[in-house]
Amino acid sequence: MNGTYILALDQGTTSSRAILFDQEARPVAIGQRSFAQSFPKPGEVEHDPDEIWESQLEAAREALSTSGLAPEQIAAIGITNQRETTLIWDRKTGRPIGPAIVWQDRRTAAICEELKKRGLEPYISETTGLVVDAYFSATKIAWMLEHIPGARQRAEAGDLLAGTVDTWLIWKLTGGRSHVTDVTNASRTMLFDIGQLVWDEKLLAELNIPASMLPTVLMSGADFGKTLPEWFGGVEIPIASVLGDQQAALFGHACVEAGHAKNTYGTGCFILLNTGSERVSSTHGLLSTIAWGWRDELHYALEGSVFVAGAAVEWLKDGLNLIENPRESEQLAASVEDSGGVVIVPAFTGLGAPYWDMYARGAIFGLTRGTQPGHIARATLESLALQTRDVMNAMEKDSGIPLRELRVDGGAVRNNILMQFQADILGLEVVRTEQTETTALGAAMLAGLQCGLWERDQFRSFNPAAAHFQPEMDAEQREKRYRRWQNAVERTRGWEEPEA
Ligand SMILES: Nc1ncnc2c1ncn2[C@@H]1O[C@H](COP(=O)(O)OP(=O)(O)O)[C@@H](O)[C@H]1O
Ligand SMILES: O=P(O)(O)OC[C@H](O)CO
Repeated sequence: MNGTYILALDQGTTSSRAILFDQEARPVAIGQRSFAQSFPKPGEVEHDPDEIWESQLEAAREALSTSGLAPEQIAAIGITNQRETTLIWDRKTGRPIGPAIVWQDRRTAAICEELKKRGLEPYISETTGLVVDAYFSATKIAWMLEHIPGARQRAEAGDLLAGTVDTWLIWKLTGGRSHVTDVTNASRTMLFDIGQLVWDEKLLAELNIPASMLPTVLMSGADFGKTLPEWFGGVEIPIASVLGDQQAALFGHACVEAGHAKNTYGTGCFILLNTGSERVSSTHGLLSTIAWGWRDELHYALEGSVFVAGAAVEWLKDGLNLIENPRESEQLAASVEDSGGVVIVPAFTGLGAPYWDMYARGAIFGLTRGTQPGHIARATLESLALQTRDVMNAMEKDSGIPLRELRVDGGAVRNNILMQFQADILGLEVVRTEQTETTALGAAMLAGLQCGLWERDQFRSFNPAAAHFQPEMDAEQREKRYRRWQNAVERTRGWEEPEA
């Protein structure tokens, strides 16, 4: 190892970012490029694979040039990515056979219903830790093989490769030398046996997916290959870590031991609890997934994914025109003392964990003649925290681990009203950390560990607490508010009628 900097590539749903971290894990330069979101039909979301790659490469080069560092000074690259999003490309030409199907895309709901009809739900949950849902990669691969002309034939002849975004980026970065993924990304495909750490033959057969398409699965800190010299000034840089973005955020909070939990408040909320080396199966609507793997160690996590969080704040802005930017939601909420009895359930696209109700729809309850925009803003912010409590309650029940604190990151954690209400409604301390780019930091930390730049006991000091929010609401009030929320959620369930 020559360099002392780590380059983290963070390929997210709406933008590609690259952040350079120095030897103290401080961010020294950032590059960012957003790219097009395509919605061909209701419920469909696509990305252009070439744009994913080009935006990520440009972001990396921008970070490098802003920093003034030479490529030789980079010890390793760590990759973190939007998970589940799926691509297929030609093994020889490298050309994608179609757009990437994004994690939010619902077009494969019918394939999921079919899997359920065949009675595969218990097997899928037992093997992959997941619920049967269009969210995951498996049915997206199956759909492409069925619907893209010639795809099945080419796949069966061994000419096509499939992968999540990490696999695609590594394949491009290494000039097609590595077709690999890591255990965390594999655990989101609904094809991976998270106990045996192998692709599951039965599920591949059920979905008619040739095994030859799938990447080799490595631990999250490993040798993923070296970049082609042409990408970064003639230097070959080793790729030393890969983690799905929510797992990377967990790692970036140094939640590397059992009992540590984090919540990322972005478009959605993703709450992950490290459950240690033993897998915990959920009976309360959570996912069992892999948190990280390094050398012979593997940690599992329970995950609750909430589909609409910051997106509800966006709705205040674009849907209701109550605010001009997300920051203003705090001022508007501060214009009233409390939510005035208003409860908003932002089930705009159904409900994710722990309900998994595709047919729920959003609702506003408790309106009176005195309801003002401030109450609506406050109730919207509170809905992020209340959905988080739903998930954390399920986590405690599943894991038997009493949660002590919640570490937080993501765009919406700048909102102090939201953070205080989160502590109040959980009755738990909420810890906002110093580094806001926790996802990139997590990937960098593991890359630094893998290439020998850092030791594990340094991790906590990399991302110290910046603000603590202590619960102030009394227990009776907390439970009353929460009961009212549960009541509201019940009334939104099964609202939309399933298509005949
Ligand atoms: N001060 C704020 N208060 C409430 N929500 C906010 C605030 N700032 C940003 N957000 C919300 O956070 C989200 C952006 O967070 P980010 O972590 O960048 O999301 P993502 O990675 O999912 O794109 C947006 O949905 C935005 O509405
Ligand atoms: O890119 P993000 O931050 O919206 O995260 C997306 C998740 O990985 C989807 O599971």
